[in-house]
Amino acid sequence: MGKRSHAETELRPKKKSKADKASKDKSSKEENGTSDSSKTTYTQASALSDLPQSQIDQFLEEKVIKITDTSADAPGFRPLLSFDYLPPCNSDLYAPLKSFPAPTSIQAATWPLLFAGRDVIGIAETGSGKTLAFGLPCLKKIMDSKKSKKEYHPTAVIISPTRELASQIYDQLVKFADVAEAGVTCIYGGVPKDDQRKALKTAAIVVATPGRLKDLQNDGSVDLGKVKYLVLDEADRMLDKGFEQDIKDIVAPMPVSRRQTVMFTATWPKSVRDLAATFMSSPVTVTIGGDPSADPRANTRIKQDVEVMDGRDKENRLIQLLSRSQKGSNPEKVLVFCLYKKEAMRIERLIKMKGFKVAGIHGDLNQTERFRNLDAFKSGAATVLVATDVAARGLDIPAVMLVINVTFPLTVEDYVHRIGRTGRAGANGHAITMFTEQDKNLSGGLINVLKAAKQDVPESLLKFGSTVKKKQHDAYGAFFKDIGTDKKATKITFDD
Ligand SMILES: Nc1ncnc2c1ncn2[C@@H]1O[C@H](COP(=O)(O)OP(=O)(O)OP(=O)(O)O)[C@@H](O)[C@H]1O
Repeated sequence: MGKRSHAETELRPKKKSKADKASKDKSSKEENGTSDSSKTTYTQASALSDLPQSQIDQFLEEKVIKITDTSADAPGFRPLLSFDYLPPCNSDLYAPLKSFPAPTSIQAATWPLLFAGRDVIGIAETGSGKTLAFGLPCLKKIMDSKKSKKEYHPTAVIISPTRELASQIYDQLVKFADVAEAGVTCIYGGVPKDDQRKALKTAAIVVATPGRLKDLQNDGSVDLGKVKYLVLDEADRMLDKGFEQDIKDIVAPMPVSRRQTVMFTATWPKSVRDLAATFMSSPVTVTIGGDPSADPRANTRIKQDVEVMDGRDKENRLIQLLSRSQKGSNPEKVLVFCLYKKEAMRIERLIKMKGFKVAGIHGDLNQTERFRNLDAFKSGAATVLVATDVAARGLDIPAVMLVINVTFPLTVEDYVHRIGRTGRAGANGHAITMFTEQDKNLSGGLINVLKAAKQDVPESLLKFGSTVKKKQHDAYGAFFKDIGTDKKATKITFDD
């Protein structure tokens, strides 16, 4: 972990801050009927304003929350320490939150800013509740804008890199959407377009993968000109070379001045930050758990073991690990990552041959198979899932006890996301990574990730060297490799 000091909190919300004054001004305008109700307003709860500053400071320090606001008139909103401090809402929008004890750190720190209409970059560990961090303000914004006469479709667009993740975000939002009377739809490739076209006519919120959304935009099935809330989930992935142009095309009809732009991720490499700035207007950056300029940070509740080995020993070791975790009447859920589709298929066959209940997910399967196999793993019908990096980001699968990396990913950011499929929502997790000499150019980055999470660094890994190689924007995120195991071909395909 980075140094946990008070100094990390650059924006220290003050008691009775400018925020209180600003929100009071806004509320008096509303009372006078001069405010456009479709505009976002945020009034900090008076009970939150009344808390002693020491309690706020302690929260920010304990949770290692850093808020960097570069705008000249930065309002000092206090983090929402409890759901009780959420802004008032006419209906029961917040009811589904009852299953949670309190907002997570990223929710507590970003919600006031998002309710207030600010552009936000939110960086927090895997499994820390980022979906609702951007999702709840989105729903509230839609509800509030309903008070205005005109309703536009869509008003909010949430873009995600994979179909499964888009579908999962949709599932989370739908729980709130009835109350918000906000139609939500999910748009992704690999399935027919007609139903999607129909749904787009009434949906206020569109969750989408970029390729299909762009297709439907190009053929006139959707007009994004009235979008007021744009989210890039897994933002560093959305800004890498594979998606950059799609994103630029999608946002072209929604000027930055008329939309709120929100980016969330667990990893925020320097290579994407300048590009991110071009999509945003005076964004506030909220980081949980340490300096965003440092190496990517893994969730500290995940025990990370790295085993340096000869590539030829991988399969035996994998079967040994699975035999241990799959024995008995209650086998553990294990996610096995490979880098290449062909490799994933081979490993899946091997695991099946050994008699384990296994399913696979990778880009060569059709969408029905991908969803079916993921569901089998979620339900426990399969207790081992072999995946490529299509499953590395965002997927929230309950009770994954162990992640095994058979082949190291192309970047340490991908490593952090892969292992983040375990240890979610406050649980502990375990990751075992097979590392060979072929992966040595990533040893420095991996060593830093291990050290930052206070994990043991094996001597055998140290011997590959601890220098971190500079990342190229082009190389970052080349994650779906449509090639065999020889690591030579480089055809890259992304989800649409
Ligand atoms: N306030 C909360 N308290 C406890 N659990 C929560 C809270 N908010 C969300 N969760 C749960 O935490 C889990 C992880 O949330 P989510 O999938 O949003 O994580 P994430 O930060 O987006 O992870 P990733 O970086 O891997 O995409 C989900 O099962 C979600 O329901």
